Amino acid sequence: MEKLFIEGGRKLTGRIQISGAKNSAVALIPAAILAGAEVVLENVPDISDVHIYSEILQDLGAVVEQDNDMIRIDSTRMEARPMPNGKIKELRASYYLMGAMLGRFGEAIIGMPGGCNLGPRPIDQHVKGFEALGARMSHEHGSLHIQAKELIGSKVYLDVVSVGATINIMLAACRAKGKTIIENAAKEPEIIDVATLLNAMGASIKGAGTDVIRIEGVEKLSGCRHSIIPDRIEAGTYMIAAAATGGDVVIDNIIPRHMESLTAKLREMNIRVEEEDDAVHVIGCDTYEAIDIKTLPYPGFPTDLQQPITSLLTAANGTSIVTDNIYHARFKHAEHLLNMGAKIKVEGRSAVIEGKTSLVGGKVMATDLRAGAALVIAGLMANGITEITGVHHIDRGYAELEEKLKSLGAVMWREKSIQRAY
Ligand SMILES: CC(=O)N[C@H]1[C@@H](OP(=O)(O)OP(=O)(O)OC[C@H]2O[C@@H](n3ccc(=O)[nH]c3=O)[C@H](O)[C@@H]2O)O[C@H](CO)[C@@H](O)[C@@H]1O
Ligand SMILES: C=C(OP(=O)(O)O)C(=O)O
Repeated sequence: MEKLFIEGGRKLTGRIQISGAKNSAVALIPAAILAGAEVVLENVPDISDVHIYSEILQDLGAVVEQDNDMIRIDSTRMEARPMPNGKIKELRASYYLMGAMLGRFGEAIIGMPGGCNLGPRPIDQHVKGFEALGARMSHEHGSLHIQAKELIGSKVYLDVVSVGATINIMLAACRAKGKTIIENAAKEPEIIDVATLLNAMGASIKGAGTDVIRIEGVEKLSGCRHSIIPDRIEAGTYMIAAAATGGDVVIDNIIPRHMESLTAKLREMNIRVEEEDDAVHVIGCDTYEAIDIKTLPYPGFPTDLQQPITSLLTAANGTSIVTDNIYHARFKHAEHLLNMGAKIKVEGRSAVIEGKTSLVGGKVMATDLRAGAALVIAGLMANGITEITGVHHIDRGYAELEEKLKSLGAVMWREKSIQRAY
């Protein structure tokens, strides 16, 4: 078990580079197998979700080679083997193998996906999409068996705006016969990234990034090279951390337009955010206004930044309300922030945060990925030393976290603790 220690109270200053997007990478890696040839992905983040996904593809017979931030996936010899629980359960995004295997082999036998425990994470809209394309679903020994004699393009209306379902249907539909139209599709930048890769592989996808996506199925896809978009959630986390410490940080290698909802909220709090071509410059101060936040599908405020910004709001003057409309129970970080001196009340799908409180270091646990990010930010703000367990959650989504924060002046370190067996 590893622990992260942070000695708080340092202003972050300097410049950091953002890595490729986790939530793109974990969709692009399975998308690559549709080629049945070599696909090279660049700007791949060094995170555990990527490592586990690479192992899953290797277990299925693909050759996966990683070289710094580049990954080569040759799926020529891959087979339609069952994918039992185990590694599949370690990731939420393993569910993209449903669409990808269905598109490549017409069949997927797969355990149930895992990922952060944010409350229920249903996949009914994915299933609805596969069935509309002609697939049949059955449950066998704890696995889902999805099978299609032939995938036929169809119209799919999503009852809820879902990133996962939009991508999964896109993956299967690009090998279906005829045209598929996804209505009420999600519009996240990661969806455009997946469509860009698939189109480079020879697919015909139009409208990604809007709420109607049109996919003309093709007989064959082939290899290509693709660079992953920057991680807007990692970037947002560092923007918040910079402000939370009253720091002055340039966050490089990003697409500032992807950050607009966060930038607007930080400015509303009285934080200076200057946009450059592919960077943002965040200049904090010591007086912040309280604000209200409601998470929404893109371009709304991302659910993934709701937890990190809660830590910052403990330093604002007045009471802020954060409402999560995507994952109503995504508030496990709150009780750990309480242990550090925050005043937060969780009411239904909202957290009411009373500022302006001074945080103090304590022993806390990252219960999920972005809860971990919230605690890291709190640790950077706090007086004294914060000890964070559950670090493996943080490692799912933040490449070189300590290196990046230490380069900005943070004092932090990681320790391995030996588990005794009695
Ligand atoms: C729209 C949205 O903000 N999506 C976020 C969501 O994506 P993720 O892909 O996890 O979730 P979806 O976008 O698929 O789901 C959005 C909402 O729809 C519901 N749903 C989803 C699929 C389904 O079949 N049935 C169903 O009811 C979910 O429970 C959730 O309330 O979490 C990711 C990780 O935190 C974020 O990066 C995504 O930006
Ligand atoms: C919750 C997240 O990841 P996952 O959906 O992969 O669990 C996240 O990226 O914030």
